Amino acid sequence: MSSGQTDLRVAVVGAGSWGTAIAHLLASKGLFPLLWAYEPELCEQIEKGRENTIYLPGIQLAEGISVSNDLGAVVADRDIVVMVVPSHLTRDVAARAADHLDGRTIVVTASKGIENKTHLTMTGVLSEVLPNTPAEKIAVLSGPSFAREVAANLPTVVAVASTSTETALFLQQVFAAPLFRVYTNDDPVGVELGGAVKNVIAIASGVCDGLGLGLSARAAMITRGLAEMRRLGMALGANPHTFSGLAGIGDLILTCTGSLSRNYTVGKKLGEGMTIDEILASMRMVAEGVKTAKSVFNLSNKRNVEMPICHEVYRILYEGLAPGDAVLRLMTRTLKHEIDDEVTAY
Ligand SMILES: NC(=O)c1ccc[n+]([C@@H]2O[C@H](COP(=O)([O-])OP(=O)(O)OC[C@H]3O[C@@H](n4cnc5c(N)ncnc54)[C@H](O)[C@@H]3O)[C@@H](O)[C@H]2O)c1
Ligand SMILES: O=P(O)(O)OC[C@H](O)CO
Repeated sequence: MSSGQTDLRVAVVGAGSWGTAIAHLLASKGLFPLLWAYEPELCEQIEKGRENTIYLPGIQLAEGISVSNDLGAVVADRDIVVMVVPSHLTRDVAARAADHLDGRTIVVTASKGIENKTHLTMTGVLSEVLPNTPAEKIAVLSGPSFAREVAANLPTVVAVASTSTETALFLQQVFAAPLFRVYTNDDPVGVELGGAVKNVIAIASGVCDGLGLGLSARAAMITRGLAEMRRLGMALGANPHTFSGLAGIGDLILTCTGSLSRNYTVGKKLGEGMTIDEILASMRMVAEGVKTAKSVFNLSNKRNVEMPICHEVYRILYEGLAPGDAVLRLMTRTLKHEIDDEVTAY
């Protein structure tokens, strides 16, 4: 990192597992990030104990991180603000931060979800609620990255996307570290749709494993899940090649196979017979696929995009369909040709 970069003023909004891991990554690079925690008790704990015992226990955090519960003070006068609260909270938290941001600040979302009411991805939400922030100063960081692995300095490779090449290149330098490799991408919507839809497919993949359906079924879920993700992306103007990248297939593989995934775990427990209410009551962390399944169901119906796996996940979560019946419904659909026309166009 150049000496100029160590002077960068960065805020990370959200001290969940991913926000904490990102702050730790930046502090390990020599920056002094301010971290906003929703829970006041986390501030002192992280400042004094150098550990986030709620969301990232067991990781000794870098000294350079300062934590506060005062959102305005954390985001004011920053070069970069990284938004990492769960996606359904992004609108409210960003709106509260809006008045403290000026047009200079780059705002990066690292959250993965599609809003229920508006069907917007997080860059869309930020564009709506941050009037002082121009479109070219909005970006997304996404890709296969478990917070615990990044915090443990295990090799991780992600993408940073913005409609502005300058912004993407700048952020690439800011986040890149010897074991944290960052690719640029100019398709924020595709990158975000990959990160959001993979969470729904990961629930389906967990259901397969919870039901004990075998590795072939899981591989099929990933492959056909990718087709659904790409179909929705193309309907919404994303670059189909994005879904062959880190934020597409990369994150899909990780989340559908990694036992660290909260979304996969929710699906596995559903397959094992727990109800969604029981599962959610037992976890403090967010499994974004639960809410995003509803957005994807409604959005795909509105745009006439065929997404049968996502629809069955929705029915399991919101209509009480038995996971085994959902699998049977998928397997007995009309037989089809594998590659659809839209995809072969590329
Ligand atoms: N954890 C990961 O490995 C990982 C990796 C990549 C992306 N993400 C994404 O990052 C985003 C944040 O997830 P996470 O894993 O860091 O969170 P988490 O599940 O670890 O923690 C929950 C977060 O929600 C916050 N919160 C709870 N109620 C709140 C409220 N009323 N207002 C504001 N904040 C509130 C908590 O303070 C905490 O920051 C998600 O979109 C997730 O998909 C997570
Ligand atoms: O634990 P999950 O399922 O929220 O997945 C975390 C990250 O998104 C993986 O890239």
